Amino acid sequence: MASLALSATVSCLSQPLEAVFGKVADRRDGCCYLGISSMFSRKANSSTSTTTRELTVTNVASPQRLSIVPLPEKESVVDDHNHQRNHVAWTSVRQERWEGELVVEGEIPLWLSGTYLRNGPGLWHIGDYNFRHLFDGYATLVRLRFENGCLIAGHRQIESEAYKAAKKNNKLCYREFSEVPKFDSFLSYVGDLANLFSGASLTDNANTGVVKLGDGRVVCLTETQKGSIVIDPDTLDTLGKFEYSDSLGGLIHSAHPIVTETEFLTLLPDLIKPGYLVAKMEPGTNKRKVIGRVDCRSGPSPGWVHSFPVTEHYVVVPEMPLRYCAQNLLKAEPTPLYKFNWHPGSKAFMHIMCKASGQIVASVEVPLFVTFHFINAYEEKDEEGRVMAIVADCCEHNADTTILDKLRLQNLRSFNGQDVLPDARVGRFTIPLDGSPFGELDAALEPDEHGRGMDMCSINPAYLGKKYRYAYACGAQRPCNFPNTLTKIDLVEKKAKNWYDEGAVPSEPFFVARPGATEEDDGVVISMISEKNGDGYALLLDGSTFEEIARAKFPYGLPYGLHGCWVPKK
Ligand SMILES: CC(=O)/C=C/C=C(C)/C=C/C1=C(C)CCCC1(C)C
Ligand SMILES: CC(/C=C/C=O)=C\C=C\C=O
Ligand SMILES: [Fe+2]
Repeated sequence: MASLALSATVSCLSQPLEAVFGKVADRRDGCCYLGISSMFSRKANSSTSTTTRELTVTNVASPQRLSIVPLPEKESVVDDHNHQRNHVAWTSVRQERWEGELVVEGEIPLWLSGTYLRNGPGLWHIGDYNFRHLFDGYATLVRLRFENGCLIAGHRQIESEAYKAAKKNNKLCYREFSEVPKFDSFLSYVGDLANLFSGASLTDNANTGVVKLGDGRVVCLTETQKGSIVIDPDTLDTLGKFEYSDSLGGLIHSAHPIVTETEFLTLLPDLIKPGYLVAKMEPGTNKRKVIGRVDCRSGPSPGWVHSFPVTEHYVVVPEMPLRYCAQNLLKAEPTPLYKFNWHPGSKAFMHIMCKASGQIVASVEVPLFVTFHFINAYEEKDEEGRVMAIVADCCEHNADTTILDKLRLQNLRSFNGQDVLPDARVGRFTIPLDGSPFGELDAALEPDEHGRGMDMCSINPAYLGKKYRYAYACGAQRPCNFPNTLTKIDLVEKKAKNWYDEGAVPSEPFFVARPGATEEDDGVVISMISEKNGDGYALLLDGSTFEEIARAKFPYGLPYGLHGCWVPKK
């Protein structure tokens, strides 16, 4: 395991103290006080050349331009049974927004200039009502702005209709991942079903990811199309809905489109005539155009497509036997697999569509699989440069759907030292393009290399769709109930380097390449850590050595978050 060596305490705080550290205190008068004096006590290491300024300010008043809005207090941060605090990763954020400069320990490379945004479900209750599932929480956007070796951080709740309505009415008003609003009467239930078909009752809680489009707009996303929300990456303001101006219809889409400077590709599952539309959208437009369609090979409905991979010339459309389930969509109470169902008899397939023509060039049966996240894919060529196969890698849960249940908040909050995280691996699909009917699925490396935990991945974006060597993800140091390491996977050497901080929950390691880099792993990896003592910090690892290069403590504990993006400084 990599060491946690700390080298320096660096602060670039400008005067006056416009950026303010907000310590959320246990006050019930609707205010939070700000106190920083005792929070950053580690001293600079004199062997480093960075400048250090101690913070001396206490009880700083909230600056005018920030309204710090406390969220409803929740007694349930204390566990009913053993009166221990829940891990901060699974505890609702305590205030609507915050912004301030963080003291940096170590050194942020000067080339790292821009904003890292991370989205995720950070508020899991409304009034006295606790949500069930990790994916139900209202979206909390966290921001790390890096400039000249300094770090300004902040977070803000996304002002979705679902979030605003819940706050106003003090109750759940839209259907979330597992939560359904309570109905006062049978009539209102029937009304809600009608709204389900029109999409009106579905959530727009954009809590899954955040992407920067080629035209610069920054959009937060979830699995419902209406949950595409444009935000300002500097202020974290919610600017409004991202309205798709086409007539493709449908209510849901893949939560992870493929987004580059020039490309936006998405998958729209068709629940009526089971299949998927593959669509693209040009930068500067809101109009998706269909590239092609894949009909499902089997099953009553399409498989869940949380994400999908692409190569340089092809879109890979996975058909997972964990399929959307119309009956479960209609139910008011959650089922074991929520809106999905496991259909092993329907088999699993991978389809390859040509980006340029929309033609399906391969459609093969593969071993059963369960994945949320594809890592990358590429074209395997022979000596003459002919594409022989498509290789597609994913975080694969050994064809076991129990991971969905393990992500229930009750399970996440009740860790008692037992090793309950189901095994996962880097699943590597090999999909032949020679007309063979079957593809292969194997572990790309021995899963013990990363503790048999595997999810929340990123790569160097310059290698998207290309042959690549390194993936960054969360693995496991067992016993655990959730992926608790950051791991760098070397797919050539079939080795992993792991970072671990006892009791901490790290979020997706996000790779940012050094401008001008020629090596694939020349860059930094950003993650945000929720600590077992209730604190939280931003962490920077060297992309190559995977050693810590800097960390910066937040003045409050961080709730877990899902996916991020990088917005370079203009
Ligand atoms: C946070 C995350 O990774 C996934 C969130 C998924 C959501 C919010 C799914 C919502 C859905 C509905 C509210 C009804 C229709 C089906 C489905 C897309 C699963
Ligand atoms: C956090 C997660 C899976 C962890 C499994 O080990 C999945 C998140 C999915 C949505 O983005
Ligand atoms: Fe995801």
